[in-house]
Parts: sequence; C-alpha cells; structure tokens
Amino acid sequence: MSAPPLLRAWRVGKSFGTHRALEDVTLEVARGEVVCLIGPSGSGKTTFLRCVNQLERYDAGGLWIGGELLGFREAGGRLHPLPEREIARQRRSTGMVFQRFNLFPHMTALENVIEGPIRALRRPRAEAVAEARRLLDRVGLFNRQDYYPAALSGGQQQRVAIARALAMRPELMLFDEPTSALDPELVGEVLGAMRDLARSGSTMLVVTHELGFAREVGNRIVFMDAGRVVESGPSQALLTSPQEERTRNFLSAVLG
Ligand SMILES: Nc1ncnc2c1ncn2[C@@H]1O[C@H](COP(=O)(O)OP(=O)(O)OP(=O)(O)O)[C@@H](O)[C@H]1O
Repeated sequence: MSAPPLLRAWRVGKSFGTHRALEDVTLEVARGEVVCLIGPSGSGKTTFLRCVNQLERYDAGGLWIGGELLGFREAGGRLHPLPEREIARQRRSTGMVFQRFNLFPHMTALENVIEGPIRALRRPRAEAVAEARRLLDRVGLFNRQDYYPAALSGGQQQRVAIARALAMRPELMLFDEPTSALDPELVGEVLGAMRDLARSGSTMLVVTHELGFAREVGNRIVFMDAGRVVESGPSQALLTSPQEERTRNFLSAVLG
C-alpha cells in the first residue's frame, strides 16, 4: 500500500464575494515531493496556498495535512470552524515563504529566525540560536546573521525568510512566487537555496513562474486556470507534451 499523502486537497472551493477564485481543486502532495503550481495571473494559485496555510478559509471540499482536516472539526454530522488557537496550531505544520519577504525590519537576520521558535514553540533561546545559525549557514548567510533586513539584498532577505520558515520545522513548505519580486540577478541564489532544500527531502508546494526550476526540481507540475486544475503530471511530461489546449497556450505564451 502506498503512503498516504502529506497534503490532500479534495474539491476545494473558495469565493471572494461573487467571484469564484477556486473551484473543485483536487490535488495531493506526497512526503518528500516537490509540486509546482503554475498558471496565468488570477488563476487561484496564491489563493490555494493561502487556504492551505489558513490565511483564507475554503468554503467547499476539504484540505488535510497528515490526515488532519484543516480549519474545521466534525460534530453531529456537521463541520464547525475551529477556534483560532487550533488554527494556529495547524498552521505550524506549514511554513510559508511570500513573494515579499516580510521580515521584521527592526530585527537582525538571526533574530528574525529565532523569533518563532522562542515565542510560538517555547524553545530555549540557546537552542533556537544554534538552530538558526545552522539554518542561516544552510542558505549561505552565516556571515550575515547580525545584519538588519535593510542592509541585505532582496535575495539575501528571501533566504532569511526561508531559514525563518524552516526554523519552525514545518512538514510542508509553501512558496508563493518567491523570486518574482527580485532583480533578475538575484533569482538564482534563491532558487539554489530551494533546490538544496528539495534535495534534502523537504516536501514543497511552490507557486512559480520559473519553468526551468519546475522542470529541474519539481517532481510534478499542476497547471491551474480560472480557479481550476486543468492538468497535472510529471514535470518533464507536462512541459514537453501537455494534453490540454489551455496548458499548451499558456506554455507557448510563457516560453515565447
Ligand atoms: N482578498 C481577495 N478579495 C477579492 N478577490 C480576491 C482576493 N484574493 C484574490 N482574489 C481574486 O481571486 C482570483 C485569484 O487570485 P490569486 O491571487 O489566487 O491568483 P494567482 O493565480 O495567484 O495570480 P498571480 O499569478 O497574479 O499571483 C483573482 O481574480 C483575484 O483577483
């Protein structure tokens, strides 16, 4: 029997007012797998990640991490929204890296990384510092640990953000177009850190426009359009022989 997926989304839906941002989104991410979400602007990729991270509440279907239903509990045959404390606990199983790095500007790189483990996980400071140094080293920033965000390049800030997310030891890393706000010459260093992470066995769901990364690092690609999953498959196959016309049109527009 194959292992159950780490993330399971089943027919997930989400509306903003009358706009249906997600409809019937079904996908799975296995442990150790890197899945890339691609698709045109407005297709719902960010909204889906935000539902997984519970920054948004989905309104149809179900989302499970490690078999636990996210955001709701069942009682008396009905689903009831979880209280915020429970949602915060569930949220810790994911680590999110945003388009804009969102570091605390008044804290050094090291302080940014230890903040969550000390405050939310109640780790002893010395232990959190040792772990943060190890993580900053891993993303190539050991010698920048005492710098404030303003003194770091965008690529360095994004690598601090990756270390900060990892410090919470999430089961699933979520990346929302992590290189799209960067100057082109800084994109490679962030993709490199993500590639290393993937090689070390991290489970990752990555919204990206970087098709080279998706091909090289992604195990699978999911193509979304207008809030729905149009097609998914092994990265190489999806990029070289897409089955659906909408996928073909998107790829030819992106690849020129
Ligand atoms: N908070 C919100 N309120 C209203 N509409 C929203 C909200 N967030 C997203 N939407 C709408 O939902 C749709 C999906 O947006 P989403 O950001 O998920 O797309 P995306 O595929 O990530 O796009 P991009 O590649 O441009 O980031 C869009 O039409 C967007 O305008």
